[in-house]
Amino acid sequence: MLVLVLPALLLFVLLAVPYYWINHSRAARLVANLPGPKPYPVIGNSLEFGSGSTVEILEGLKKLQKQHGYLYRMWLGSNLFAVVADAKYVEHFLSSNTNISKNMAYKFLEHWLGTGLLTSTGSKWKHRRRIITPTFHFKILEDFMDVFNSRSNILVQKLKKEADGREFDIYNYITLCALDIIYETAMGVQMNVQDNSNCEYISALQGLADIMVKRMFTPWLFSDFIFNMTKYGKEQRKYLKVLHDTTDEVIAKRKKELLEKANGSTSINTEENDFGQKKRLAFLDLLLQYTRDGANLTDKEIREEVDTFMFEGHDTTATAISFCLWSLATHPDCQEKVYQELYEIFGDSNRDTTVKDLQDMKYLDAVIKESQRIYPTVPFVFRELDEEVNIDDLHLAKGTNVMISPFLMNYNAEYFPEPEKFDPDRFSSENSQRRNPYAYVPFSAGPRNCIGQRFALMEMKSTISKIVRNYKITPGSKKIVLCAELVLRSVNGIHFLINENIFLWLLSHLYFKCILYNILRNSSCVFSVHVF
Ligand code: HEM
Repeated sequence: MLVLVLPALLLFVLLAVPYYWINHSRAARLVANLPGPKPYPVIGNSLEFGSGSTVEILEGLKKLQKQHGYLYRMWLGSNLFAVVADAKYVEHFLSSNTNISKNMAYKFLEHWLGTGLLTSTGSKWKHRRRIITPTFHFKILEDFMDVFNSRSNILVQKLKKEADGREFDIYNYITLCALDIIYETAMGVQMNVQDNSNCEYISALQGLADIMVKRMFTPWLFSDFIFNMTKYGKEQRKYLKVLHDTTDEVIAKRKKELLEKANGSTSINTEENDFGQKKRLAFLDLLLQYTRDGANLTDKEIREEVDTFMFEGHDTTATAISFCLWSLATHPDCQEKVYQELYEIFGDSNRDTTVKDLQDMKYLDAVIKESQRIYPTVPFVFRELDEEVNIDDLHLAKGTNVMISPFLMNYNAEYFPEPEKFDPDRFSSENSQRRNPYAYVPFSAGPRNCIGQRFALMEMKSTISKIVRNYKITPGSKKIVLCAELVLRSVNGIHFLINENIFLWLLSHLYFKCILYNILRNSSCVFSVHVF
């Protein structure tokens, strides 16, 4: 008898406790007036997301937004989420200096990143942010232009073998280029993965990213105890060792060099390369420098930040560049305008890009912004409330999860009329000025915004402009199917056909020469060229 009663009792408790929590907790009572789907015991609203695949998660969120609007509540198991995609409320959360803690989803990153800038909270985060902010100063980023140039030149060379009219997935090429860039700028060491993608560090990085995504979307792997016993736990430990050992090694080496050079008195700013030029400082060098000047960071804390740059600084930019290229390929008129803008800047020259050139790429800037709207690299940002929130009719208890979703916000017709249409002119300075600044936040906003935003935009413009100067890109036959992993992705990859831009180049050349000739002759230009 006991054999039957005990499991039945256990089952009852398992069902009743979450059910009671969902219906009677303070958090539940406070959100009772918010629209949202009806939750079930234990699973909450998980069924809205089908089998929970990364594609279904995006589709489920979109469907719920259509049914319940831009502010709604949902339960994932017994975890309450307020989904906030209305600029009026988004502003409140992102500008807050008190509700700055990330939610449980970020816990899985801590095995690799520790509690660095992305994952920490409270006074620890404030201290780190204060130390790290100067490393992203515009003057320091300018020094990285030669890395952006040299690495994107290699990318253009690598793409040559695909310029034969056959379809290919560009994502891996762009990822390797982004990795080369972030490795050199973060650690001050060249990895050259574009030439050697089989290196141990890259395999570990990609292996770990796959495991973290798997864990985030598999509830039975949430518990460290269970996870550590699975094959994923074992693999993760192996990958972490490679990643941590590599960063530790570089830190130790740079620290030693710094000590030898500085000899207790000189700053590493005076270090010179083999040609007697002042050597560019990587983020790591700057952190070591600040530590020497009293910032008080241990080697482990420096590792946390360097690893955070590695994590935040490659998948994000690679995704953003790939989707922007896709936007250009599917909108040849925009591609032609970008090309003409670049021709006006570079003319016939094959020279490298300067910071001033980047500033002149105004139309490309608008294209990148519009492509970030349609394909937001980071589709959600999460908070776990440190204190209760009461704004108008919105009441949320401490501990509630808040999901702020650029993925939903960017399709709000109130701020973006005809939201499905790709239209870079939405981001002309005149049109942007009229918009609520919290309606479009691809890099988040407020105190916890993306510290690498300027770096990312410089890298994106440098790389995209190099590709468009060299190739005409057209979309492949495989359609994009969006899914939400650590960043937005396409499950099918991003397929293109590319052709070297020789004809385009020649025709533009002719076109501008013609304009010049006619201006000189004081007559109007007699023909124009449309090559797309
Ligand atoms: C297109 C490229 C990028 C996009 C769209 C992007 C977007 C974001 C977003 C939305 C956040 C807030 C995340 C959250 O609150 O959960 C963030 C934070 C952060 N990003 Fe980026 N990011 C990009 C590139 C970069 C790069 C290149 C770096 C470093 C080199 C970087 C470093 C960081 C760091 C350290 C944080 C945490 C800041 C803090 O909490 O104080 N990001 N990024």
